Amino acid sequence: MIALSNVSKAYQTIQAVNNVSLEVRAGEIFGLVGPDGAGKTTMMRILTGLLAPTSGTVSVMGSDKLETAREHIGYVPQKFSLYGDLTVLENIRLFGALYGQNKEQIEVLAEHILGFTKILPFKDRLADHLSGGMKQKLALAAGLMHQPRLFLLDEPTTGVDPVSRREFWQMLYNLNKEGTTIFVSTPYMDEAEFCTRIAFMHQGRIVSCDSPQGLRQRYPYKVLELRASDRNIKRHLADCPILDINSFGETYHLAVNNAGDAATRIRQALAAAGIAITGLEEIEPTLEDVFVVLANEVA
Ligand SMILES: Nc1ncnc2c1ncn2[C@@H]1O[C@H](COP(=O)(O)OP(=O)(O)OP(=O)(O)O)[C@@H](O)[C@H]1O
Repeated sequence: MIALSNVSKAYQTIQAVNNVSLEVRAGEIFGLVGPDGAGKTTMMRILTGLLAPTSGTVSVMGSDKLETAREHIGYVPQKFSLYGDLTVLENIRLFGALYGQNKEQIEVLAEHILGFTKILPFKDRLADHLSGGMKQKLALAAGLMHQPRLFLLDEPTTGVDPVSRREFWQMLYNLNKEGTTIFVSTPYMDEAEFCTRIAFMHQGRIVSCDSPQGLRQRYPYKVLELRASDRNIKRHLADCPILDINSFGETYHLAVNNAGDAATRIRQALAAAGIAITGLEEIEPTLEDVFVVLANEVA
């Protein structure tokens, strides 16, 4: 469906995409996952043919002529331009017309897609008056008016509340079940779990590409999840056999070689500092744990 070979893109001195090769197969939900500035948007623009790579080859749907493939590609850019002074339905009709659908097709598709994206009850609301989550659903709906076989979405859930994010992903699943291949970028590691395969992107490079389970198996350490009564625990753990400490909200994830030994030492160190432990257990590494290790390896 997508094949990139040694693709690079530089903006003056910034190497936004650095020698990327990857393949996406038909039927996948493929996630391009990485922090802000990793190069995700640049990759998306290259895939749509909006941006030419500095070097390397790009083939989409079996063609290196992206103008031809574009007929079958839906694209929802990061900053999707909806017309705020048009209603939901008017926006949808407009995109249908832009994609060359006739009037009857537009009405049938609009009804189906607005139903599918659960925004039919809001069809007469001005786009400007929608919540952030609903705006993203409308962007998705607009992209679907193209009836794409390949759907590219650039950070579609950034800034959207957790419930809307879940609903949005459910829609991507349903769409995928109906046969659409999905290529989606996201900075949220938890969303990477929903993909069939993931490419981790860091500073323009793909640091690893595999299924979520496959990536987890590459994690070379054990992870202890720690909750404590004090937020400033790092300095008390300086003498413990810990390779790395990362905070995740209220908890810490500690990379260790030997979970049992490390846990004993951590309990002793925090007890000596008068800090109560409210939770300490070994957990499966999250994809964020994996990303941190892989990104450090290439840094
Ligand atoms: N038009 C441009 N001119 C110069 N530098 C750019 C341009 N577009 C992007 N960059 C730089 O290229 C790098 C990759 O940016 P890109 O937008 O592709 O990343 P991203 O992963 O999508 O991040 P974000 O979510 O913040 O957009 C960044 O360092 C960015 O500052």
